[in-house]
Amino acid sequence: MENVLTIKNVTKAFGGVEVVKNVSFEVEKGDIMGTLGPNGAGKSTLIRNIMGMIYPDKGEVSFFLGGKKQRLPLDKIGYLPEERGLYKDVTIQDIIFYLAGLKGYPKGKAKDRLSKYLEMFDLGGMEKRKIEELSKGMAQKVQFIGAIIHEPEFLILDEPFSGLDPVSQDLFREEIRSLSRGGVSILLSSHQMNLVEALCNRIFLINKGEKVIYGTLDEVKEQFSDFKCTLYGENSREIFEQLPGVERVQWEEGKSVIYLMKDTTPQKFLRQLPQDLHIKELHMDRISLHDIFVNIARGGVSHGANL
Ligand SMILES: Nc1ncnc2c1ncn2[C@@H]1O[C@H](COP(=O)(O)OP(=O)(O)OP(=O)(O)O)[C@@H](O)[C@H]1O
Repeated sequence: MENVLTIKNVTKAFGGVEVVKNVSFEVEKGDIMGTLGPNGAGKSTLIRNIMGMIYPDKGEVSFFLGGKKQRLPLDKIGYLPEERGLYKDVTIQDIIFYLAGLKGYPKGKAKDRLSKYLEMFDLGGMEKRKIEELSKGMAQKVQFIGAIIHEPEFLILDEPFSGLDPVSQDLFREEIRSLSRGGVSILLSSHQMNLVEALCNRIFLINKGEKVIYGTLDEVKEQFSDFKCTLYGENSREIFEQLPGVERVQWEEGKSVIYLMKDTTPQKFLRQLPQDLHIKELHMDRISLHDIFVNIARGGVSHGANL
């Protein structure tokens, strides 16, 4: 596969504190790479380094676009920042033409693409509406259009789904998939694990500035998705905590979620349940990306797992 972005041993410190530590990863053509991590993990700092808004203290960020290594080909990159920063007193088309112009993209083509995207995002015919008249979700759609209007080859989306209702989230998801099928490489940072799980083919998980997991979603799930048993019934937390092969128990009145250790199969766990257990309902599932994330944020996975 063709590499589009290489992050090599990037370290960044603020006031002597390293908030990104020796991070390396690659994004390939057409990848949808999910960048995950708890609050303050270093995701935005990493993105700012990639975007050339700040520079790494050590290491290198290189793009390979149009067949050659480049530092930062701004005209080929689209960026949807986490902060929503559109001017208020201008029309949708003025802001989109302005953004297209910054990238050297022809106005005629931008006009056609704008009406296509407004139509797609249920904003058909709103070219002359002012930004200040838009709802949060509508403004988010316009900002997304601004990030892709110039047909970028590389797209950075920081929390793209914030403020969107489920229908609009689906529209965005479909468009992100379609851009990726068309060869656009996408770096997507989001706290919405279900959306990351549904969209990304690879993930990069950072915690306290360090790479924790990096690999394809399938590899990550295979490696980290142990089983969990959700049991509804009036049982004490201790019953489960003392069973062999149990990593941790999440307990509330009437419901226990029992996380199994890696080498504990569902059969082994179920065989050892006490006969007098109160069971109203029982599910055995693979843990989700959300659970993997929580495990890691709690320090359950060693640093630097490369899959
Ligand atoms: N300009 C700055 N000066 C000093 N410290 C900073 C600066 N920018 C970020 N930091 C610190 O770097 C660390 C990582 O912050 P960053 O914004 O990259 O995290 P994040 O993973 O994007 O978090 P969130 O999910 O909350 O947006 C934090 O401890 C933050 O306080």
